[in-house]
Amino acid sequence: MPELLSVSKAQSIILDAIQTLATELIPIQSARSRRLATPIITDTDLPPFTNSSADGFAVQAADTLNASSASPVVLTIIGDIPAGTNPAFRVNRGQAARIMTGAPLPEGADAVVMVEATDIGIRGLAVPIPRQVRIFSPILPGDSLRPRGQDLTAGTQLFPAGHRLRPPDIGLLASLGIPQVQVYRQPRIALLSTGDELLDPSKPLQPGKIHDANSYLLASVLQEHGAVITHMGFVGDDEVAIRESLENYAASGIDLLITSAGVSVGAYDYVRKIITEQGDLTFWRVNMRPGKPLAFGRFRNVPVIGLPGNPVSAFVSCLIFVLPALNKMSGAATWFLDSIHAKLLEPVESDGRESYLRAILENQHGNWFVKLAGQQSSGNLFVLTRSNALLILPSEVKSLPTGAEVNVYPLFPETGWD
Ligand SMILES: Nc1nc2c(c(=O)[nH]1)N[C@H]1C(S)=C(S)[C@@H](COP(=O)(O)OP(=O)(O)OC[C@H]3O[C@@H](n4cnc5c(N)ncnc54)[C@H](O)[C@@H]3O)O[C@H]1N2
Ligand code: MOO
Repeated sequence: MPELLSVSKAQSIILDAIQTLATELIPIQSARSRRLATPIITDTDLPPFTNSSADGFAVQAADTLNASSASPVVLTIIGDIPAGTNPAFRVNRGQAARIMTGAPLPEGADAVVMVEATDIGIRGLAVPIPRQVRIFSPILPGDSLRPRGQDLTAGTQLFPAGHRLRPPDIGLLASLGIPQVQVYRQPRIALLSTGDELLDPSKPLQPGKIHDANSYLLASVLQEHGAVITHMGFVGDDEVAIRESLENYAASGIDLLITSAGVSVGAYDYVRKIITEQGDLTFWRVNMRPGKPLAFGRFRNVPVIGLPGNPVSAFVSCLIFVLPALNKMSGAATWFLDSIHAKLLEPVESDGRESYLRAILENQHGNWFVKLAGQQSSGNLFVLTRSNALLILPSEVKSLPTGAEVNVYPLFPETGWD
């Protein structure tokens, strides 16, 4: 058998053939999970002006120094500052202005007394403002204030180019008065599963048939990483039907074609033949397990990645080859999955191909440990759902003992947004 391509070589061939997509200007309400095309640097402070963090009275703190319940300080109320107004007066010694949460601090004042520490609170805020307020406890300069620039100062870089926008980011952009952002276009990907044995999940099982899992598995991975799935479905092992579907997809303005199954050496594996006839088959087969029968090339000028049919192989190959391509197309700064080091809790074996074993990663007292999640057959989707990591055995390594250090790709991080 000819020497198989290494995983890293196959990744670099694919990435060299993939272009980063164009950018577009979109409203921030549609920008969740989109990647910024340019860094964002604020020209505004946040908060933009010093404001009150409480409903109460803006005062000079020095006036309240000797305030107590037994001997309240009495100040003259000179005005009212609802949120959204801009006070034109100054608060001098002996004076106070009623102020609402979020309203700008008037000139002269250096703190806010919460309404609960005054006699006005007892009567409520809705009543007409009296001429005087009694203050029952002392406060310090800066109390109940949110100073201008406390959160963010002008000139700060908020996000680098390539950053994937999360809900708080979108809130921040809105608060800075940035209604639109320049982002990379979303990759448009068509998915075609092949196989005479496939049935739609809505149909009852029949002898010899199985439900199409790969279309759904792959579509959800790709959508989660920012792709638009323009087509998804399956056809039988029928050369004409596969060719027709690929032609239709390729003509519809997509950025990437993904096929599942039909790339091995079976008598009905037509995908490679069709790619070769109507484009280029750049490579076929990679030195990995699962996922050896991977194909890459161009079909009518659209890059095509042919994934193996076994569901776990399709999933692993999607993470190892399709995601980096998707990340490059979408303008991400980094393209590969992040790996961490962990120690083996049990011995593991492989056949010498670079192996991606379904595994369980655990943290014990700050150190990572990993063990197999179960039976490693590449058709076993249930075991994949019980895993939270892929344990990587490099090529040529056929076994490792308990305690050996390995690289691991954590899967499905449950915490944090990206
Ligand atoms: N003689 C050889 N046979 C096989 C080899 C080999 O090197 N020599 N490689 C094996 C490996 S490894 C894999 S992986 C598979 C990949 O083959 P294909 O990509 O051509 O896929 P199929 O043979 O059509 O299907 C494999 C397996 O996956 C099931 N399948 C297919 N599509 C779906 C789907 N959409 N949803 C769920 N399951 C699917 C299919 O029923 C088969 O069980 O080839 C080995 N054979
Ligand atoms: O390479 Mo296959 O992908 O082991 O199941």
